[in-house]
Amino acid sequence: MTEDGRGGRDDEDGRDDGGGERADGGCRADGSHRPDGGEQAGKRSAVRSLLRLWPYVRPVAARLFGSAGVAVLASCLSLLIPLVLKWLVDGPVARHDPAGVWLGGGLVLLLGVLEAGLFGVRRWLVARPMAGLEAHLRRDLYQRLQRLPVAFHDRWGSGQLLSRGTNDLQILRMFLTFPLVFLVVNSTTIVVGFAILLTQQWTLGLILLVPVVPLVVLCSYFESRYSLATRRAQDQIGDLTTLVEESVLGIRVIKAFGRHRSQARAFRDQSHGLRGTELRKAALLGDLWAVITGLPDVALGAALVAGCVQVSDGSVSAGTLVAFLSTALTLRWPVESLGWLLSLSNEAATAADRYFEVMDTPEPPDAPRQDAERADGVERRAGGAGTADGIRFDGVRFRYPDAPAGTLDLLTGIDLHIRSGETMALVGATGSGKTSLTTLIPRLYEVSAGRVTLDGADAALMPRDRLRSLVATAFEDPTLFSASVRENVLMGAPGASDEELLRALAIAQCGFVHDLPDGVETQVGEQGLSLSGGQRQRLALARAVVGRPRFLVLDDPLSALDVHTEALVEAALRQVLATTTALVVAHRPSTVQLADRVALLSRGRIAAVGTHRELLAGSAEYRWLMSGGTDERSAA
Ligand SMILES: Nc1ncnc2c1ncn2[C@@H]1O[C@H](COP(=O)(O)OP(=O)(O)OP(=O)(O)O)[C@@H](O)[C@H]1O
Repeated sequence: MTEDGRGGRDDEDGRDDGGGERADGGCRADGSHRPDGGEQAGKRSAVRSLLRLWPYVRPVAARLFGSAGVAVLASCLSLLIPLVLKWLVDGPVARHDPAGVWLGGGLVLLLGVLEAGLFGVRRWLVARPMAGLEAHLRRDLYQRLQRLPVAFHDRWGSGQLLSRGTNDLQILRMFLTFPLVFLVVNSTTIVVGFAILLTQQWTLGLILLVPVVPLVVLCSYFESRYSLATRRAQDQIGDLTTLVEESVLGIRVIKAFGRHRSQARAFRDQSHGLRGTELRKAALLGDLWAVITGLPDVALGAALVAGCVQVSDGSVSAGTLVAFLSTALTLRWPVESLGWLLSLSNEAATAADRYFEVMDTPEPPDAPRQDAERADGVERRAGGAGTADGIRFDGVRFRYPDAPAGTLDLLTGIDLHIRSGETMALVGATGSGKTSLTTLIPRLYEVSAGRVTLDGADAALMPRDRLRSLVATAFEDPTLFSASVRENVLMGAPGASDEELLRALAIAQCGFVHDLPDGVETQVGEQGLSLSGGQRQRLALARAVVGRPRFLVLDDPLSALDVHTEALVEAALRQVLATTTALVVAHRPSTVQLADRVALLSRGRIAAVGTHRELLAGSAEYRWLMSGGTDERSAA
């Protein structure tokens, strides 16, 4: 049974019914949707990875170093306590002097309070700057993601990007706040502590130093294995995030097809994998911890025995042995914590690697603004270019950057002229490349060869923001954002007046907006899912036309509308299309009727251009498409 009580396509014992679809729950479990950093993790230097954070750390370095200084001071104060104990045992206690014992006790208490106070100051010094640093890293990552091309987002799983912007950045902030400082503090404490031990009783001090060499060797062995496991775990978190995100966004499909069990199973498998990696990390950490605590404890036992022998033969005072052992015990935590701090540093180095993998992805070059302003001379607004040339495709070839090697170009030589003020319909079989062709106009993808010109200006030489202020697009999939209707529509023309907004809503037949609880201020919810498909499509259309763009690209803009609304939208759209140059992807004769001429896309080329009537008369493929054919093989 499904959770809503009906029999579903996932059977009772949770086995997949076969369906043959994505048993991995929609996430490519092989990790092909993100660069595999596992190999590099073994080779890279953790220190070098972490040093790359310096530009972000520099502005808060004074506070960071200050907090480390305060923590070193606090830690050194704790090392004074054994010296007070030595004085207490050899002096007031030996002399049976109660006033001296009270004084010694008071001193120890004072040192303890000072130490706690200094650690409080350390935290105060770093808390705020580190939160700012994390925000800075996150802002830069977000800006980079916005600037990277669509092809980059095609390659990367959204969960991978999400986990880098959340989990990894948290790890980095925590590392800079705590482990980094305590690596410095504890190392300093260990050095100072050993100096005190050696001056107190050098023979016993040397016994404690014996495990240092095996510890260093074991730590470096551990470091390389742990970094591999860490990288794997952080990548698995990214995959898991992708799966959760897809499940939430696709919840309607999952429920409608009763796929919740297989989805839950995919989630369980992936979280099981992550659990395995975390257990592997814990086992490695456990081994290291056993060595890091065991070897010094054996050395401490040996020093204790040797110390007792020295006290019994009178070569060392009881107070010196007490002070020596207290100092050695004070050093226990700094030594033991090293394993844990090293593991956190390793996780931070991996997080830094993952962060910079995105930040290092080169942005496509953009044309210098001043050249473009001079060169293109294109009017921004509709109806503004009297002698303009419209849109031209000259010998345009295109293949997706992530297309498998050896596949043929999708577009193999497009020559098409959409005259200024003209509306051209683009017709072709499913998968023939219509949407791909339209994305080349606002340069969501770059042409592989040839060029696209807008009123004679090469689109490739225009800065993207200028180009995109000239070209407005309504996509086949009308994406809306978690914002008000007004904000969603005005994305197409920030700063447009209320009049313009209402005009665009009227053209797109968005009268329903006025019946929403807060009118144009109504929040449309995540992805606009609170609206119907047709309503979303109309809002996307309003967004495209609100800025009266010079060039308009509409990808099957009326597909989700009922015939009556379609007729109303068409009538209003005609007014807009009359004042702009437009390319409209069309699947139905009713949409084709909006256009002055029609271009037929077939086998990567424009096979025919003419009026609807001319193509009906002259092209068998066009006739077949307009009669409702959808099979791409037959069309090709
Ligand atoms: N991001 C991408 N990476 C690689 N290949 C892609 C990508 N997007 C689309 N394709 C492929 O390009 C081909 C053309 O897709 P496109 O969406 O342009 O066709 P279309 O003519 O608009 O189809 P439809 O009429 O169904 O909307 C398809 O084979 C598709 O699999």
